[in-house]
Amino acid sequence: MKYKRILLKLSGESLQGTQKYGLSPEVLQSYAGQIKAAAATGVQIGIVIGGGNIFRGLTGAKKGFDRVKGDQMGMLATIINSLALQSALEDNGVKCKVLTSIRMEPIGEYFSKARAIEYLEAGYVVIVGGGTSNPYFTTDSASALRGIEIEADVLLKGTRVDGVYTADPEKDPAAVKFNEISFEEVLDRRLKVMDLTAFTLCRENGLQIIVFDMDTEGNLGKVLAGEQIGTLVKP
Ligand SMILES: Nc1ncnc2c1ncn2[C@@H]1O[C@H](COP(=O)(O)OP(=O)(O)OP(=O)(O)O)[C@@H](O)[C@H]1O
Ligand SMILES: O=c1ccn([C@@H]2O[C@H](COP(=O)(O)O)[C@@H](O)[C@H]2O)c(=O)[nH]1
Repeated sequence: MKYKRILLKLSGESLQGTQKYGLSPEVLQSYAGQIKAAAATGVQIGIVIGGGNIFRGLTGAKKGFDRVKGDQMGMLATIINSLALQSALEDNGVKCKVLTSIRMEPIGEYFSKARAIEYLEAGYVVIVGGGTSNPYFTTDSASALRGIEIEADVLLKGTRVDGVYTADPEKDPAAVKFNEISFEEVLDRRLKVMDLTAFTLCRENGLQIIVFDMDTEGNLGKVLAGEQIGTLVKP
């Protein structure tokens, strides 16, 4: 097994599938199936999910919402997504716990490093909802933070694109994909792999990142098996 423990970051926006908003049952089932297969190999899986399919603080602020309240709404959206994925996982027979960064028992137990590791070692998939619990951050930062805290071997960023490109591939058809890239080169080229806070946390704590397309069934298994399908960002 290549990794003992991973932190998987899932895009909230991907959870809406072909819809304009909300949760796609098909995407949830696809993710649950891939995570079930990964868990069956014995790898310990921590997950952080975005909230872009429901609410983003910055977008809210542009529409007149107070930024801090908007960010809190965004963090609550990540908890909705966490519960949806937990439900899909349990439906597939996978043991799963949702821990929350903001106290809200009985929806989820309050996150602590010790509690997360205890559940991971007991064979549960652990989803950490609620971002960092602070406004002005993102779930990319939460995934970097939780990945470092739980001592994950790698941060797997499962997203809509199949890796890091010389430019945003959704905007520039001439963009070229990297198989591997260093933290320094990402910074020099100003590539938007993750937001800068998240990226800096990973870089300073030596947490490697693999960016890959989670929307193609089987890709999570391929990444865990060491197949070169996304982009590895390393020191
Ligand atoms: N150089 C680049 N290489 C790859 N993707 C890039 C690059 N620059 C910008 N992107 C964009 O980053 C997006 C992926 O970011 P991310 O997974 O954080 O999406 P998100 O929808 O913001 O997630 P969430 O809903 O969780 O906030 C891709 O859709 C891609 O268009
Ligand atoms: O630590 C955090 C994490 C998230 N937020 C807010 O939630 C939304 C949704 O998260 P995404 O990472 O964009 O999917 C985000 O836009 C923030 O408004 C936060 O405030 N703090």
